[in-house]
Amino acid sequence: MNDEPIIKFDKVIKRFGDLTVLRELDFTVKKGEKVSIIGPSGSGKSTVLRILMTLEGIDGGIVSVGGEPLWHEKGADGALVPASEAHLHKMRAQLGMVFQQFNLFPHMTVLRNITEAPVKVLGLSRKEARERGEELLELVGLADQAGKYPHQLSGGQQQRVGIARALAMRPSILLFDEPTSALDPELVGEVLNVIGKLAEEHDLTMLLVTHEMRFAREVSDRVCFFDQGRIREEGSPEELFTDPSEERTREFLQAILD
Ligand SMILES: Nc1ncnc2c1ncn2[C@@H]1O[C@H](COP(=O)(O)OP(=O)(O)OP(=O)(O)O)[C@@H](O)[C@H]1O
Repeated sequence: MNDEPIIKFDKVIKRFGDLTVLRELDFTVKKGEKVSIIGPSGSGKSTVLRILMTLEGIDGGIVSVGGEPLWHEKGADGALVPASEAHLHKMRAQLGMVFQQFNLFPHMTVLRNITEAPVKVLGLSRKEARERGEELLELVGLADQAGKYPHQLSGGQQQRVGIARALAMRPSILLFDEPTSALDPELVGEVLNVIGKLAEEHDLTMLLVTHEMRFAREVSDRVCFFDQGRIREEGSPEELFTDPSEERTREFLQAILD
């Protein structure tokens, strides 16, 4: 891991109508870092991920990925101008996202769900995409399920396909939006194991919104506690979970861990 921030939110404001969801948020993630975002419902956690995926715009501040502003690009005179579609496309290509609802294509096999985007978007040959898909299925422990259809898999298996699908686009940053919250409790472990295994891969930057405190503690280099659209407190899992300095963090952890 080096010190270069790969993700940077600089005084970012996000509103939905009258509701201000991000209030001059300052937030950075270094290359290769594994960061968990925790916090109460409505504090803006998922919005951060959705902005990075350019699924939402912003109302103020600057978001940069890999040192380049996401919503703006540098014009001929070096000043920031609104981003072109081509710029947004280039920026989006660095990011993969694993959603709460896995949303696999029901009419495609597991393997096809993983290979479709690399063929269509990256222009890989079917053969290359299949080889990559098979490697990824191996990684998520589903090598023997390639020919099945999503409805033939458990929710945990479907989410593991969702992870393989995100990785198939070779992102340098992987975002997880509560990846286990749609799962029955007995299926959570297998998905967390796969994410834990990915976290051991040092090049991949991971940003994880989660309600699984034990998991945040085990896989993260850093945990950020969001409250009302800002980071109220951040630190190593050790610091944050065993000795939070803010009363709000303490209350939140107490309520959730009880
Ligand atoms: N598209 C939208 N239109 C209007 N309001 C929205 C929209 N998306 C999110 N919000 C509101 O913004 C606030 C922050 O939402 P966000 O999903 O980021 O919270 P969160 O911290 O991830 O919460 P949770 O833990 O419940 O998922 C919430 O009050 C939500 O209702």
